[in-house]
Amino acid sequence: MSTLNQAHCEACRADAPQVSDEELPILIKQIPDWNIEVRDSIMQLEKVFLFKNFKHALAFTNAVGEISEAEGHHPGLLTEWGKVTVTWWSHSIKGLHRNDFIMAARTDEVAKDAEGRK
Ligand SMILES: C[C@H](O)[C@H](O)[C@H]1CNC2=NC(N)=NC(=O)C2=N1
Repeated sequence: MSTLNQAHCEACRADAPQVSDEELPILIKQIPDWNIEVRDSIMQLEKVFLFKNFKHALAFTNAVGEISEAEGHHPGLLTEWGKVTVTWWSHSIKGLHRNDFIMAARTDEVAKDAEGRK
C-alpha cells in the first residue's frame, strides 16, 4: 500500500464508510502535526500553516486548491495575513474518510515547496 502522500482519493460516495476506531490511530500517526477537531459532531483534520505575509499565504491556498481540484476532494481553507488554516473532512459522509488523511499528507507536501513559510 502506498504511503499517504503518494496516494490518490477515491470517489466520495455517500455510502462510503467513515474511518473506523481501529484505523484512526494508525492513520493519524502518519500525519503527526494535524489535529482532530469535532464540529457539529463531524470529525475533522486541521492544521495551521504560518507564512511571512498574506501574499505567500494566498499562494499556498491556491496550491492546495490545485491538488484539491485534481483529486476532486476539497478542504476548508481560512486564509489570513501570515497564516492558512486547512481543514479536511468528507462532506458526503459527514466525517473522516481515508481521503482526508491522504489530502492532509498531500497538503504537507505542498507546504514543503511553499515559499515564505515561517
Ligand atoms: C460532486 C463532487 O465531486 C462532490 O461533491 C465532492 C466534491 N469535493 C468534496 N470534498 C470533500 N471534502 N468531501 C466531499 O464529500 C466532496 N464531494
